[in-house]
Amino acid sequence: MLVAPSILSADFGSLARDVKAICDAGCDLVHVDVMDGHFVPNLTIGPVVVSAVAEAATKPLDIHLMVENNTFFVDLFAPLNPEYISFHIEEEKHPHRLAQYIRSLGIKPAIVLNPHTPAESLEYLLPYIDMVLVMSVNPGFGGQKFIDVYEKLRRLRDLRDRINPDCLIEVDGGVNDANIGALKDAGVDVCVAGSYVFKHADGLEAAIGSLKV
Ligand SMILES: O=C(CO)[C@@H](O)[C@H](O)COP(=O)(O)O
Ligand SMILES: [Co+2]
Repeated sequence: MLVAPSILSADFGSLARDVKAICDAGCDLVHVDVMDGHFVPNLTIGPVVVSAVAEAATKPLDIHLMVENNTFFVDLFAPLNPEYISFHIEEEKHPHRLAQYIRSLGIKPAIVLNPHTPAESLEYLLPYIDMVLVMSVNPGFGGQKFIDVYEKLRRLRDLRDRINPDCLIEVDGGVNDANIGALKDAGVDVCVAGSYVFKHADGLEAAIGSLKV
C-alpha cells in the first residue's frame, strides 16, 4: 500500500516543516487538496502555497482538484511538476479530453469519483488515466466519517484488471488503521489519510507505517 498523507490536516503555520516531516517519515506521495469554494463548500490553497510545498517535499505531489474550472487549475499547477493531477468526473464535461491534455503535459492524469458516482462511469476512460481516486467521504473537509465504498472498489478493480491493469486505485477520506486492511482486500493501491496521520498519538512514522499493509 502506498501512503499519501493529506496536508489539509497539517499545521499551516509550519507547512514546510510538516511536509518535510511526512516525507522523512516514509510517505510515498504528498496529497494536496485544492478547493475553490464552488465545487465544494471550502477554500484551500493555490499555486503560491503549493509551490512552497513542492520545494519542501522530497516525495512527488498528488494534486486533488475539487474545483469548477478544471482546465484553468491544471494550467496553474502543471508548472509545479506534480506526479498526479486528479479531477472530479462530476464536474468535467470532457474528461477524455482533459485526461489526454494532462498527459500531454507530462503529468499522470487521475479521475476522482464521489461516493455516489458508479465505478462503471469510468469504463471508457480507464485507458487514458493512470489512477482512479475513490472518495470515501463527501469532498470538502478533512476529519469526516468513512463511507462504505467497498462494493464499488471491488467493481472498479474488476474493470481495472480487464481494461488497464497499470492504473492504480486510490481511496480518500476517513482512512485509518481499522479500515486499511479491508481497503487493501477490496483493491486499493494508494491510500490518502489526513487527520489519522497528523493527529496520531505515536507520531508520523508510526501512523504512516501502520497504513503500509
Ligand atoms: O479530499 C479530501 C477531503 O475532501 C481529503 O484528502 C481529506 O483531506 C482527507 O482527510 P481525512 O478524512 O483523512 O481526515
Ligand atoms: Co483529497
